[in-house]
Amino acid sequence: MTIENISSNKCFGGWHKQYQHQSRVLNCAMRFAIYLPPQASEQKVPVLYWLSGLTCTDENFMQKAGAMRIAAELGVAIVAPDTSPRGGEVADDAAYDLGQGAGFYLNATQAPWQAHYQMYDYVRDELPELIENHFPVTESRSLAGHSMGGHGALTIGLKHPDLYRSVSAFSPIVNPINCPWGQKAFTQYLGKNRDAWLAYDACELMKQASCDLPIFIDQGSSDNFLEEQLRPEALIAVAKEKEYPLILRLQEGYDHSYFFIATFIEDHLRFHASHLV
Ligand SMILES: N[C@@H](CCC(=O)N[C@@H](CSC=O)C(=O)NCC(=O)O)C(=O)O
Repeated sequence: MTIENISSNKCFGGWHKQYQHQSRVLNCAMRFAIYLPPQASEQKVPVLYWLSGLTCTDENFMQKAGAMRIAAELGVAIVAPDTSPRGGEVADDAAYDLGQGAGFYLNATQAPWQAHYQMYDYVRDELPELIENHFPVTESRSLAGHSMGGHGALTIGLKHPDLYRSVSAFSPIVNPINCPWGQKAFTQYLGKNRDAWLAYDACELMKQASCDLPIFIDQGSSDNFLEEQLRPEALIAVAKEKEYPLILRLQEGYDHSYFFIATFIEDHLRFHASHLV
């Protein structure tokens, strides 16, 4: 498995780097970014995997969230993959919420998507294997994300509490089977049978969970997607019913943007660092 370095920038004593590689799971070239804190030059460090939202690439989080100063202090690496397979041979759609840039962190079963849209397996298996083979990191992993990426972090984490120490999310799509973004994407990627959708819905997965994987969510009260797409009250209800130890903060006046993420990313990094021991 070879990886090609695209960029390297020193940042807070560590390094931000971008790489491209041929993904066996996605069957196309794929990009990711990694921040290696200064501690990584001396010892292996734990890793936070960040999953971005609709329309994003590996760059949005790294350039806008302001995470690297605290990651450098805490000695945590951050890995941000692209949000879907990409390229001329990869199926796409003109809409921003389907196709390239909108992989929804699932394994598509329907044509024409299933040939490349296998982001669930990519994030769970191929990416950590590649990161752990090429960089000075431990097998101690946590998962975080925003919006569509928050959905990815919650669903992958809830299904694999053995693989992750903690999960956090900003403005996640917690109940995609009951919102327009999720229903549109799941119909295309998974087909019309809603039974197949349940495996990718955080509310449904929390109902079945027998783990107590630490989960921390921040949601802005002025998010323009709050009522139609995000519906955090659905996850709060499941957590209450299950007595699941969910921490969910409603942040007054904040919207869906990276200004919100930049404001609270330090809390999320410290939360993960406390579990990444
Ligand atoms: N262009 C769309 C909205 C796209 C958008 O808001 N994307 C968010 C994630 S939304 C959920 O997954 C994002 O992170 N954008 C990138 C950024 O750098 O802000 C529209 O017109 O509604």
